[in-house]
Amino acid sequence: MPSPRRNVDARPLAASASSSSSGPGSPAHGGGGGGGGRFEFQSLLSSRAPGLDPTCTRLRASESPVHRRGSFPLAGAGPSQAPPAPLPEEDRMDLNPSFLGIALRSLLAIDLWLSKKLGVCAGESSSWGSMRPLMKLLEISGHGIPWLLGTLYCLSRSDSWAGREVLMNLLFALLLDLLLVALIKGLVRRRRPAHNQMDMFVTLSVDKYSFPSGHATRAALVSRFILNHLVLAIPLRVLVVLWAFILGLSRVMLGRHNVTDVAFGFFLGYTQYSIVDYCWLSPHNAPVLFLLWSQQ
Ligand SMILES: CC(C)=CCC/C(C)=C/COP(=O)(O)O
Repeated sequence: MPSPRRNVDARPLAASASSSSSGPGSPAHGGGGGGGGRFEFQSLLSSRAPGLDPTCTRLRASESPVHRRGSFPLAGAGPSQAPPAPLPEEDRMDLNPSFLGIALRSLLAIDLWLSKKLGVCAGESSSWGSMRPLMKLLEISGHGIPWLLGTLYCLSRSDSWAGREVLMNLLFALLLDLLLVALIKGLVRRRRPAHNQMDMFVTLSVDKYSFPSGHATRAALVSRFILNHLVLAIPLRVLVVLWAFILGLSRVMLGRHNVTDVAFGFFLGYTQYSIVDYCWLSPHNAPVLFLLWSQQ
């Protein structure tokens, strides 16, 4: 005489062999009492391959270790126990958020939390509010306008071809930076932190967005440019790197940016220098530009 356990275990196999139209709540689909692992497996199949043939789904499920493990709870269930109703599609999807989704959401949460903590100069009444004027001075030191005007002025005063070449490329780098940052800000449209006061010196319309930080890109780009093209004593080189780093940090302290805006800004600025270096303008590859400038 077969034991009750073997009787119950045979049911899903018989059902899957004889019926091709059983629903998601049927034992053949893992809807038997307590089959949580099976529902999860089912939702993986339904969310990843919505058009999958039901017969194929069942066959795959029966091959999986999850399916085999899921049949054990049935052993304890009596033949009269009704299977639970299938979950709505949206709920089943929620059971399986992707690893990347969870990682991104966690990173964003940490970013917001850390940025708020570091925003100690965001207002006059903030804990480091008295440092705000100093931070705003740093802000101007990395602003696009002084760098553009300064480069144009030096170009107009330069009397050597070598100097002109370096300055021409710095001008190209600054313009490329403005363009790329405006493009990414316009595409990503991440709002500035809620605790930011929008009291910045001369902004463009895209500067209401925060990703990436334009000051951080400029700091990384310009400091890499200077370190590669100016002969400086070691203490001055250290100072250039420090300036870039503190300028980036000050963006978060002022409440202008989240940490990820600045981190990506540094990365982008560093990469931009590689582009400038690759496309280096010289009297050989851009003679018209240099001739035009020398006639000014
Ligand atoms: C008007 C010009 C020529 C440049 C704008 C410079 C500026 C205001 C950039 C924004 O920087 P953050 O993204 O770091 O706030």
